[in-house]
Amino acid sequence: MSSHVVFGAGLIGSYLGASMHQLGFKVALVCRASVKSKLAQGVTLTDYQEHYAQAQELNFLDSEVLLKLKPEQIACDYLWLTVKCHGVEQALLDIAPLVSKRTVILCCQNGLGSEAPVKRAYPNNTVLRVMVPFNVVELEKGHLHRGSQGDLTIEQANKADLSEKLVSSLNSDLLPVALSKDMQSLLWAKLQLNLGNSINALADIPVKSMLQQRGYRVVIATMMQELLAVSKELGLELPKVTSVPANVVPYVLKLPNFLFKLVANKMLAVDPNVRTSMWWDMSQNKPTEIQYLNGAVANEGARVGVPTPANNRIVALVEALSEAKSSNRVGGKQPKIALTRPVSASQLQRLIRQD
Ligand SMILES: NC(=O)C1=CN([C@@H]2O[C@H](COP(=O)(O)OP(=O)(O)OC[C@H]3O[C@@H](n4cnc5c(N)ncnc54)[C@H](OP(=O)(O)O)[C@@H]3O)[C@@H](O)[C@H]2O)C=CC1
Ligand SMILES: CC(C)(CO)C(=O)C(=O)O
Repeated sequence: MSSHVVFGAGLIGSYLGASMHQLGFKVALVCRASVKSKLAQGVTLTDYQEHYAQAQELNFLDSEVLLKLKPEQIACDYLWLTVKCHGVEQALLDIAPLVSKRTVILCCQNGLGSEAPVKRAYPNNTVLRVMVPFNVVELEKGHLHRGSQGDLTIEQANKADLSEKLVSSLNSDLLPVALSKDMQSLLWAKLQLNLGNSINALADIPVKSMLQQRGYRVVIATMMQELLAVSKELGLELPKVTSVPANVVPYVLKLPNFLFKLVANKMLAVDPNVRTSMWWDMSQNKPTEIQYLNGAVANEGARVGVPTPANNRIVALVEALSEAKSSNRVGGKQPKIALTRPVSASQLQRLIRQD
C-alpha cells in the first residue's frame, strides 16, 4: 500500500488527512502540538451536503523525531504539503527526511508560485499542484466541516496513470477529487475567487454577509476585472469554477442586491459561518497570503504591462493593517494608515477609486 504524509496539517491538511485515514489509506500527519492534541481525540468530518464520518486513531509524525531520521527509514510515496504559502520555505527544510526520489510532492496552496521553491529544492521529483476549491472550518474541537462545493483537483502528472490512480482512489463523498490537464488556467480561475479573501479579512464578517453587500462585491469585481485583463494578456482561458463563466462573474457581482439574490443563489449557497483563510490569518495575527493572491495579480500585471491599481491598493492596505496589528506587540513598528479593521465597503470603494 502507498504511504502518504500530510505535512502542515491545519484546516485543509487535517480534513485531507482524516478523510484519507477513514478511507483506509496509510497516512501520517505532521502538525503543531496544539493541532495534534485535538486530532488525537478523534476527528468528526462533515460537509454542507450532510455527509458524515469519524476518523479515529490517526497516525502522527513528530517534527523532532523526523529530524533524527533519514529518508531510507521514513520517506513516503506521496507528500501533501498543506502549509500556507509563506510556510513553504521552512517546510522544505523540515520535509527532507520524508522525501526520497520516488516521493511525489503535492502542493496544496492557494494563489500562484508556491510550488516554485519546491521544484527548485526537488528538481528530480514529481511535484504536482493541487487546487483546493472548498472551504474548511473547525466547527468545534476536532470537528472539521467542508462548507462549500467543488472537487479537490490534482494536476495531471507526466506519467498520466500516476495521478489518475490517485484521483480514483481518493474520490469519495466527503472528498470529491478530480484531475486537471491545464492547472495554470485552473489556478488563475481559483485565484479570481480568492481575490475576495482580502476583502473578507478586511470586512471582518462571514463570506455570506460580505456577498450580500453590493459595496464589497463591487470592490471584488473591480479586482477580478484586473485579473481577467492580465490573464487575457497571458493567453490563458480560465475554466468555469462557479455557476457562471469567469468573465461574467464581475458583472454578476456588480448587480444591485435584489437582482444579485435572484441570479447568484449558487454563490450565496455557502454556510453562514464560512470565512476565508485570510480572515483566519488576520484574526489570529498571523502573516497573510496577500502577496501570493492579489500581489501575484499585481506582479504579473506589472510584468505584462496591464495596470492593476485596485489590487495594488488592497495589497498595501492588508500589509499596512497586518503591520499595524503587529505594532501592538512589544517592539513593533507604528501604524502608518488611517483605516482600521473592520473596513467598511464605502471606505474600500473610496480607496480603490483614488487617482
Ligand atoms: N482554509 C480553507 O478553507 C482553505 C485554504 N486553502 C489554502 O490551503 C492552504 C492551507 O491553508 P489552511 O489549511 O487554511 O492553513 P492552516 O494555517 O490552517 O494550516 C497550516 C498548518 O501548518 C502548520 N505549519 C506550518 N509550517 C509548519 C512546519 N514547518 N511544521 C509543522 N507544521 C507547520 C501551521 O502552523 P502555524 O500556523 O503555527 O505555522 C498550521 O497549523 C493555504 O494556501 C490556503 O490558502 C484553500 C482553500 C480553502
Ligand atoms: C474556499 C475559499 C475560496 C473561500 O473560503 C478559499 O480558498 C479560502 O478561504 O482561502
